[in-house]
Amino acid sequence: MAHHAADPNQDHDFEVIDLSPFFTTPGAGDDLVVAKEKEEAIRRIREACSDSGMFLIVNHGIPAEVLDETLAVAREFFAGPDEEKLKWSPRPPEPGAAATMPMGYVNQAAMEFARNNSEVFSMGPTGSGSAVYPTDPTRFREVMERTFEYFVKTVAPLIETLINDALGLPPDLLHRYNSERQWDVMLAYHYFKSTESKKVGSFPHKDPNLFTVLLQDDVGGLEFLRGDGRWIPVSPVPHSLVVNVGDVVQVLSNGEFKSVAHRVVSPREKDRYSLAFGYQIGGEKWVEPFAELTGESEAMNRFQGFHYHEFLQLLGENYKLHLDPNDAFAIMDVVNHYALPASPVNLPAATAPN
Ligand SMILES: O=C(O)CCC(=O)C(=O)O
Ligand SMILES: [Fe+2]
Repeated sequence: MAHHAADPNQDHDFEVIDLSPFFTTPGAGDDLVVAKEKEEAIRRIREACSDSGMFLIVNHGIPAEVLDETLAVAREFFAGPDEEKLKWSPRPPEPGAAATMPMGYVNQAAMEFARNNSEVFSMGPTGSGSAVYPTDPTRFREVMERTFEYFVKTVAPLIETLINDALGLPPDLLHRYNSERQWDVMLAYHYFKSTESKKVGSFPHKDPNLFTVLLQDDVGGLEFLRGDGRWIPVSPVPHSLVVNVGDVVQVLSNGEFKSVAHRVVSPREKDRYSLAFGYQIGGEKWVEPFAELTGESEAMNRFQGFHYHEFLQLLGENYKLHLDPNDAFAIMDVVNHYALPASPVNLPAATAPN
């Protein structure tokens, strides 16, 4: 299915989009060629998002050394003794801080919800200053904050623009919609290797946010549900990032773009390390299909509107109801709670940007 992989000799079952045209200075080369390349990249992103909600990006603006060092530092931290790691367990938020995800180290084995299969260090919110980071390795904080900044300032705004344009929305609409964003989150994961008797990983889920950007190491194990209903392994592409479209984009796009179901099935040979950057929206934000895509016709809406925090609460309650990981499919489509019976036949197709 994929055509123009970063490595032309290798074919993938997913799109690998080269973002270098978006970093080209106007006038530095053939602007017409660059414009064509951009258009083609956006067309392929639209295809991937309409089918599964997942695509890979290369030449995305984060230097390869930065990515390598980030995973190396995470690996070093997770290699430490549990007593040391537990010192960095989540702390209650500081008074006055915006409600966010708990920061710090969580050994999933210790959680009620656990499958005893991974540990995670969670970072965010953006610019809160209340973060407590491990001191061993000493460069942990510096390296993680630098990567976080790349995600916040370079990668995520570009993806936001590309999704906007792939939907054929007026320029910057998604960016303006999301201008009150208060925080993002970054998670460093360590998945233990699977054994003969026990599969390790994460159960299938969709991300609730706008989108998630993943950095995975060369071990593999990530899988996504393609439009044809098959689980497709995301074989590692060096220095690429994986983009997972989330529930909010699915609703804003009136179902035009999919929130991608994905899971991790850790291989048996090796532990797996990954990093997830979640691009959020404000909790108070009202989420409903963009009128630009429904022609302001109520009848065209596939989703009724909701406040983002209500949806998160519903999601949380649903997780508690379905503690058995085999129930994953029951918790995956919580957004369908807001689905309306609009006829897809009447939906205007997302148009290509000129
Ligand atoms: O570790 C991964 O590759 C996936 C992580 C993930 O799905 C998430 O953080 O939502
Ligand atoms: Fe996820």
